[in-house]
Amino acid sequence: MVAEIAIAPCGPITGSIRPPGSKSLTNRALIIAALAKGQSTLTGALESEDTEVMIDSLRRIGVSIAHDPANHTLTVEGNGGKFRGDNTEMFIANSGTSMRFLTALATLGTGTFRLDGIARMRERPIGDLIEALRQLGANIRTELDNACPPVLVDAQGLPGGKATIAGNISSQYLSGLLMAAPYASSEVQLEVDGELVSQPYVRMTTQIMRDFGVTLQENDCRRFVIPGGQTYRGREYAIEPDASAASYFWGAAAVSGGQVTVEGLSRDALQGDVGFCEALAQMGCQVEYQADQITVTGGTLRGIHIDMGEISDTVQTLAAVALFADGPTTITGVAHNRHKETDRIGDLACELRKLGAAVDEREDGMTITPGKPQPARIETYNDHRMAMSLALVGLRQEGIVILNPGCTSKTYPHFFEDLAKICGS
Ligand SMILES: O=C(O)C1=C[C@@H](OP(=O)(O)O)[C@@H](O)[C@H](O)C1
Ligand SMILES: C=C(OP(=O)(O)O)C(=O)O
Repeated sequence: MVAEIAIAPCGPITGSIRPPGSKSLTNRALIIAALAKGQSTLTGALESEDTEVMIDSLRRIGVSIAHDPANHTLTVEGNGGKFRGDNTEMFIANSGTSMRFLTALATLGTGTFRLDGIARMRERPIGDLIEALRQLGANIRTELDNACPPVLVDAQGLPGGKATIAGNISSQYLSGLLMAAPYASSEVQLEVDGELVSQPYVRMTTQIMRDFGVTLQENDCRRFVIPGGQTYRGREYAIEPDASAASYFWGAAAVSGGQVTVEGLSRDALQGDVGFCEALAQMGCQVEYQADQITVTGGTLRGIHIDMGEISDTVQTLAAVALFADGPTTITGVAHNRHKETDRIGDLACELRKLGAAVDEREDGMTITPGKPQPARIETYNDHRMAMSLALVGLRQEGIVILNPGCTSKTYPHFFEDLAKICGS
């Protein structure tokens, strides 16, 4: 990949696109299909670094996965939870979903497993998940005793029982526990302690678990009871296009004053990030929901006040749009964004200032007061979303250069090609 990419301003963008498959659904479906009895065929799957590390790790613990890239299809032979480890290494790069879901899965097997990633992954917390798995009887610890990866698991199946889990740093801990729980020897009761961020991802988890044939009780995303000794059943499963990736194209309509249709998503999508369209509607865009597509039409943009705790992966997209609004935008409820691929509050504020905005940074968000947009060389901090979101500014402002654009390979390797196509260049 090139070291940098200059974005060419264009007029109002009109077009339609089907983004690649959802990262969150692909990685959940892979975990569940690996545990299942029988074969699963996952269609519309994402092919990117985050799914490659998941596939590679599952293969290392004995799961057979065939990949047909031309048809975006993965065929998984479930092994019923019979994983064996012998100091088995899983290298997870910087995929939060893979790290948290595979940590929980590894406790179901027998033998020893070690999960590690790149330097940033070694700074991303996992202590609350380790603590909850210990409450369920797992023998698990972090190698450096710092509540961050590498993670060491010495597994002999997961006994089960009661656990409380903190939900203020990441919902991925709870999702990982939930997906593993049906394979515990006895019933698992989970209770969320305090605030739960990113709730729509937990609802996605319980839905896909049911879709693969297990039962569980849930009470308002706070308490869960999952009978032990259950089995997922292999099946065909169609994965929705990625709604967080879609936000860049809806955002492009807003920034350029054009009209963009994203195919394969609807208001009822499993992914909460379709809620980004409502944020754009508040800012003055028109949104049309149909059975299998959502169209955003740009309009005069106004600043808004919004809690983005449920749609935190779209904060950077909204920030790019906010630069073209007629007043300040305040984003709250996303303190957990400081623990993602980079500090998505502090580092985002820094790049927005380069683009001419005044930014008042707070612990859980920021107020963005747009100024006169400026040409800028944008640092991406190895964060795919920094690259994809701030590229939108270049559709309207001359002289925007995105550094290290290859970082989009985490979830969207062909992002810049797709953006160029929809811009008609
Ligand atoms: O469960 C998931 O698939 C995800 C949950 C969210 O993380 P947090 O729960 O850490 O906010 C989100 O940011 C991430 O991209 C995917
Ligand atoms: C936060 C993200 O990913 P993850 O936590 O899965 O690494 C993301 O894709 O924006």
